[in-house]
Amino acid sequence: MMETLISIRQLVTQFGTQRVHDGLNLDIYRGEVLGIVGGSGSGKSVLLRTILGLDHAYSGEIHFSGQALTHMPADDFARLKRDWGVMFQRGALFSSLSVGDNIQFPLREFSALSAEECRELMYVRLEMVGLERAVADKFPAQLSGGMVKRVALARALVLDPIVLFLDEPTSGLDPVSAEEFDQLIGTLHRNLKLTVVMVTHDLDSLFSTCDRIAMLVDKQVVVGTLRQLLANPHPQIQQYFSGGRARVLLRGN
Ligand SMILES: Nc1ncnc2c1ncn2[C@@H]1O[C@H](COP(=O)(O)OP(=O)(O)OP(=O)(O)O)[C@@H](O)[C@H]1O
Repeated sequence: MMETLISIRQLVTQFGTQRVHDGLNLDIYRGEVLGIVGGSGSGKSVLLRTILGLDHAYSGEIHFSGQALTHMPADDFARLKRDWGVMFQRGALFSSLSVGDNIQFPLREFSALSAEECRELMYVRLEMVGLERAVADKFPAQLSGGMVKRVALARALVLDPIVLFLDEPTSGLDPVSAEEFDQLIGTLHRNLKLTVVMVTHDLDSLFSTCDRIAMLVDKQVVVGTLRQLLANPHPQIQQYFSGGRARVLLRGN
């Protein structure tokens, strides 16, 4: 029996008269890697932002580990969110801070660790994401795209989260770097027993890394394994995977 970590019930989000989600239900299980997919503008980012408490204008219920997030006092929510690691698409590293200071930033803000302990933890996280110690002294502008993603990931992991939210983690990477990044996510997921929720357009990621896929269709989600989604006759789902790439990937396995 899977344990539900995040439960979303009857979610409705709306901008003006435009409804983005309409009665959306989704359970995210502890320990799984869930991919969120869907066409452009289907509401993937808004869903992620709503779970993260960045978009407030919604109705419905969101629970995390059994606690209702809706109407949770801001202080309590802030404390709870320290168990969440977040990596947004536009890496969002501070350009004026070194890599080491970027990674230590959440520690300095939220932990009572000494400067020495923060630095040690930072080096541990650097190693975890496959970067050498010397990278700590570089600045974001001196890094490749793949390295920026790894640094952003190290920072997202620095407070030992139990769930990691990734928004298009492999976008902008060449196929080799993207595959390496997928492998890294898979390794971290296994080693740290992380729950991972990622918005992605990358079929290779979906196939290699995700246990289940939640696809936004008709302002709600259809959830299943890639195989189950491929077998779903809904025209929008069929169209999304119609490039044949998914079938090629499945056949090769
Ligand atoms: N702050 C906002 N104000 C008004 N409309 C918004 C806002 N944020 C998102 N929307 C609208 O909500 C819809 C869903 O947007 P969202 O960014 O979630 O799509 P998406 O599935 O992430 O798309 P993409 O794959 O292109 O990033 C879009 O029609 C978008 O224009």
